[in-house]
Amino acid sequence: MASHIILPPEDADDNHHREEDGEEEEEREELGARRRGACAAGAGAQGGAAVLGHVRADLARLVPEPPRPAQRLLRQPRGRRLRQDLRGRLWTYPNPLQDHPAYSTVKQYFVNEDDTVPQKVVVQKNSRRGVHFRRAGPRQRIYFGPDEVKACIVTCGGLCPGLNTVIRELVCGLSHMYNVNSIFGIQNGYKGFYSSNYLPLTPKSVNDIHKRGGTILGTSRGGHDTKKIVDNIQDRGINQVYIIGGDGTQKGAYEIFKEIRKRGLKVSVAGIPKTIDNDIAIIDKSFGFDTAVEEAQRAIDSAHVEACSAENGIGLVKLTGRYSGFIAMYATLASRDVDCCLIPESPFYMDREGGLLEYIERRLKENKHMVIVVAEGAGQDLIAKSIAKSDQQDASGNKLLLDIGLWLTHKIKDYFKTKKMEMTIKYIDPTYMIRAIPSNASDNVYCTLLAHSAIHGAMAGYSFTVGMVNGRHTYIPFYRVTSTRNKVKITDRMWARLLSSTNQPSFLSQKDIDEAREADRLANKPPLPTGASHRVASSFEQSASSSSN
Ligand SMILES: Nc1ncnc2c1ncn2[C@@H]1O[C@H](COP(=O)(O)OP(=O)(O)OP(=O)(O)O)[C@@H](O)[C@H]1O
Ligand SMILES: O=P(O)(O)OC[C@H]1O[C@](O)(CO)[C@@H](O)[C@@H]1O
Ligand SMILES: [Mg+2]
Repeated sequence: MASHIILPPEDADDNHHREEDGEEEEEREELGARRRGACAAGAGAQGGAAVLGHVRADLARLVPEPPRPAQRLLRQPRGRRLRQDLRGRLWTYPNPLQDHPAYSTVKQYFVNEDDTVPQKVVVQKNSRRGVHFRRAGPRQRIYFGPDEVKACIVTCGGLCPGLNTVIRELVCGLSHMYNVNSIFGIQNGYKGFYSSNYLPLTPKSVNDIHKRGGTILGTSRGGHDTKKIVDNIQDRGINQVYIIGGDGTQKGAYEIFKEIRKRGLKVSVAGIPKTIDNDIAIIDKSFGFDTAVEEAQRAIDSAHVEACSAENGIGLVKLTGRYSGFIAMYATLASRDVDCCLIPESPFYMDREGGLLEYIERRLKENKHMVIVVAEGAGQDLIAKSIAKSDQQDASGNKLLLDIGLWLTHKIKDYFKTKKMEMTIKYIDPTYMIRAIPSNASDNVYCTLLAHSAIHGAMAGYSFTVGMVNGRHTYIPFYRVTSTRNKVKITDRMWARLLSSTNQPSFLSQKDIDEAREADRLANKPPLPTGASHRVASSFEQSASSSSN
């Protein structure tokens, strides 16, 4: 069975158990075949079991139905036929990279089908093997013949440095590595699947787009209509869909994948996570984050200059991060000019003894100036208490936040007015300046590797979100990146480093600390496909850890 692994919510408990049995049977078959000298990579690339010896990696492969031995021809939606062998397995193609002059010198260029990357690298002596992800990279045998690929690329959500680099490298990689010539851009996000013309893309047309910020395809929020999107994919004969976007976009990609699987289409869906906020779960970091931190420092530098040039000057910088304060934390750590960093994960208070206002007053008396960095999602509870709550949302359903920077500015001014103490505050919001720039050198290279990994996985017939886990590129099941969010752990050493570098109070009560520890404990539990029933849940947990020890 091709989908080895994590069942989508609609799968019933019984199915799950049957699938488990099937996998074990197929595992035995597979191992037998290998012992008989069959090509391991070839066997793995035929949509057969994804049981990896003792590790069962969870990732969805294309072929949706269990192969039927008697059936020799499989009809594709557009009438094309895929040949199957007598055991019902799909034929695959040799990877053209083996004849590519640029790659022929690389020793062990192809990734072994059995290679996996552990989610956790620091483990205790007797701990279980834990979750592993399939290692990304070119397979010796691929699922699509280059001339049958019709690929499309879409960008969704907010801007992020590196979008154009990923688009460029997808087009050039598909063309130069796999000789794919049929590549299209979907314009203005998900809704472009059904409301705009598809834009033909060639290596020539994307040649220098990486030097520009934004996305040449356009982007949008909202407009995700799974049925209409998949109808269009089917009608236009698209068989590889590359989806670049943040957490919402990856949820949309998962919906598309599930609909594609329901319809039994031979289409690979590859999600490439983007967000300057670095809030996507599992992966080490998202592309554009490095560039964003670098650019954020320019704003901090300006705030510092302004603060130093005034009597009791305060420079206040608001950085993005609805739920996760990574940019604020890293820009603060990198800068060393910041006296206080406020993030959504760490609650703070204003007025009481030991609160933010008292700390600001103390710092101004000591240093005559001060720099504060605040992430946009910080202190939302405090604003909601003092002004009328707004329940407005953007087109994707994301809550529109109240401006913490502006609110703090007024609060700080009012406080010093009552204290009759002279001060100046300058508030800088560089959000769109940061998002709109092209990616820096390190992000450019990272974007290239992500794009190439995505191509190799799609060519091999997988559907996944691509991402770096513990320094290695991997294919991750969609639901794993969409079911949780990457957040700064205030119980980790990194946040302690920040507190010791700024010398700010933690503002935390014992209750806050206990809650943070409990949140960490829960975050360490493996996530489940959305909607999975409890019984499925526990059997999944068993299968996920069946690779243990
Ligand atoms: N749960 C969901 N199911 C299907 N589609 C979704 C879901 N959430 C969001 N989307 C779609 O994904 C696209 C992008 O979502 P969103 O605006 O939340 O940005 P994002 O991808 O999270 O990026 P960022 O927040 O970093 O800017 C939108 O077109 C939206 O309709
Ligand atoms: O104004 P827009 O495009 O909705 O984007 C704002 C949001 O985009 C993000 O930068 C993520 O892309 C958030 O941090 C921010 O709240
Ligand atoms: Mg988002």
